[in-house]
Amino acid sequence: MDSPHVILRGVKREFADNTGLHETDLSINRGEFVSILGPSGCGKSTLLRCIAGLETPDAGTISFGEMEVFGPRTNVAVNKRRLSMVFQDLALWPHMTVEKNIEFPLTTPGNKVAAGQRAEKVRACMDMVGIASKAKARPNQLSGGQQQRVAIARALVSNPDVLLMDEPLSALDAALRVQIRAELTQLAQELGLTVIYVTHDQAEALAMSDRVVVMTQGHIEQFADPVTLYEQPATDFIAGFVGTMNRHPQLPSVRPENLTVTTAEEDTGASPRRVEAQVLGAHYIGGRYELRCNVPGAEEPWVAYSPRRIARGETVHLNYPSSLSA
Ligand SMILES: Nc1ncnc2c1ncn2[C@@H]1O[C@H](COP(=O)(O)OP(=O)(O)OP(=O)(O)O)[C@@H](O)[C@H]1O
Repeated sequence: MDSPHVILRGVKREFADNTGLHETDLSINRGEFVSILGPSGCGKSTLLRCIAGLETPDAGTISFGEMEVFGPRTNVAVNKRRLSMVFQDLALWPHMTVEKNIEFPLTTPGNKVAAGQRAEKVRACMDMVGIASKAKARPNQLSGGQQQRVAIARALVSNPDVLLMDEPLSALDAALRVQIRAELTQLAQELGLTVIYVTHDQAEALAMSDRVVVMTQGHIEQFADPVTLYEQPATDFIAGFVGTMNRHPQLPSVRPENLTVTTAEEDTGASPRRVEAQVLGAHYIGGRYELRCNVPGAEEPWVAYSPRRIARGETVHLNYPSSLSA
């Protein structure tokens, strides 16, 4: 059964010019992987920092399960909230070896563990993220992906209930990002961690999360699982931000993957709803071509996919699926 773990009621942290986080309610379940997605400046980090205790809200309450960590008379210190954080800037200590970096949180107030028990915990975390062979290396002797693993191990060593991550993979190349993404979701699941993960990358949010919070201009626009978000976006903003949506003032909006492209010779004229378009360009994206097409009356070029390359300037028909043709 779902058990609420991180609960925000009426939390706000507003800055000048109406920026920051407006009054927000949010309830994240224990063991859930939740991404916070939105464009730059929409308040993602402010929300995360309020949960962490790095930012003091102007109003509202924040609870972790039964424990209120912020309220009118409460403000539990960061190191007493049983959470860990990983930021884009990994902030590894350059003068310490990998194992010393990972051990460090166990020497700080709030997490202090007796010296004799630390080595075992450090070893377990290094094994968990596959970095044990680099125990004696310093951060500057590691690749970006290895440094990332150290930062994750360091966040896990104190056995947190909640893991907060702010764009942790954005410095990595695309292939490594995909790999670490998969490792991270698996690890979180195995450990039963509640993860709150800030990103502006919609593909990352959809791929990793049980649910996604989509924010814009300091408030939550929709909080839903990835399939609902993609297939039933609550607003036009979400439809455009999560995936691509082709729009036209006189036609229903349609996702590129729902359109079938036909050329003049293939056209049977049978499709009940179709638009004529001129191909502006075709890019091979692996297995198919992405076409950008000029549709008369549309403000932006439409995107559609075709198994074959279609020359720039050619006229095609973009056919709606029958579900949208009525
Ligand atoms: N300490 C602060 N003082 C004043 N304004 C702030 C402060 N912190 C954040 N803001 C403003 O609040 C808004 C939200 O900032 P925030 O960092 O939460 O956005 P974000 O969605 O995480 O953006 P990005 O993706 O660019 O990191 C921005 O307009 C920012 O300028």
